[in-house]
Amino acid sequence: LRLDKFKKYSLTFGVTPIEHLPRLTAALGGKVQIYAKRDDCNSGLAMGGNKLRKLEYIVPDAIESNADTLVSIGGVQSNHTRMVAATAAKIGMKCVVVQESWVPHEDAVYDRVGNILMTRLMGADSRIVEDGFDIGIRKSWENAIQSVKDAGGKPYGIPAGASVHKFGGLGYVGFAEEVRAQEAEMGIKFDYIIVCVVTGSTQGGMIVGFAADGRADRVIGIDASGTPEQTRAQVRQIVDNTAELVELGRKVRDDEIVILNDYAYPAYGVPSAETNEAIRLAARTEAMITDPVYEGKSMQGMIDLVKKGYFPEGSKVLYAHLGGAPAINGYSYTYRNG
Ligand SMILES: Cc1ncc(COP(=O)(O)O)c(CNC2(C(=O)O)CC2)c1O
Repeated sequence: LRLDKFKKYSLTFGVTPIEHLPRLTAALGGKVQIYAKRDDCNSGLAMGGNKLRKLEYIVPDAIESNADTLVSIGGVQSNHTRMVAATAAKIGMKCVVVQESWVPHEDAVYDRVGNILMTRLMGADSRIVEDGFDIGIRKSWENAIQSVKDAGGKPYGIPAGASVHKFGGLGYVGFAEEVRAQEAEMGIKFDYIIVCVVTGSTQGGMIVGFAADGRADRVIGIDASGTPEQTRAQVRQIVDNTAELVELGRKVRDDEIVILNDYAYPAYGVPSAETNEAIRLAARTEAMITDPVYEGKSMQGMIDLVKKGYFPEGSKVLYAHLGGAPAINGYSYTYRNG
């Protein structure tokens, strides 16, 4: 795939480790081998995560545009806005982030800890607004971009999750290339990849990347948006755009885009009892921390799929850990008893 055509600005430590999870594998019956690729441990920038892999292909465009301010958007506990703030600090730009009120929260400290604490610490202008959850292009974001112009600055806009950005899918095409190289070294091949999907360019990039060796439909997206139609439409658009950019050479079929909608309940950012059980199981068997918004739901989905026999016996399943742990600080009440 022609990733080499695109400039990349290093924001991560490079190849992320793939590790076998023997105790989680055993806890789930031992018939399916569970592995994890640790994109949550991918960088020294403000605790890292999946958005940095995307931003590595976006930063060159931002620098070339002579911008002086990165402008993005997410929920109050957005991991994405934390990573945009980190990127701005690292490359010497200013940062404005809109934090929409995506989650009906019960913690008194929800808007002061975790992601937004670090975002503020890194000097970003973090603006909390009342608008609710939506993965699309938002007026609040467009207003923030305009406000930078009105103040004489040169903004570079990055949409939610860096997903509908023209280069938003490239990072996770690279993820697939990286996995293929690691499979060759390890002498194994993964039968399925499990990934949390919300704004869509993580799974979208993976689908294009794995389409190169016939595994597009083995990238199992676990929706955490709670708006599955909108998320699926966005993944479709990102897959088509990204396939074009890297010259995949064919159209990805609708049936090759696999997104399961059974685990996002009760709502975006609100964990179910099953989500919390999944978070506890991963924490207690592998000391692997997942969060109630994103990874906890993909962990819940993977656990349920193993229990339901979705994966044939002997399958090797690769869990993509994309980050998100900082947000658990906004759920201290939920986990007050462990
Ligand atoms: C830890 C973690 N895991 C998975 C995802 C889903 O990725 P996509 O948005 O690319 O589908 C996010 C996204 N987070 C958003 C954010 O604002 O943090 C873009 C929604 C994530 O942070």
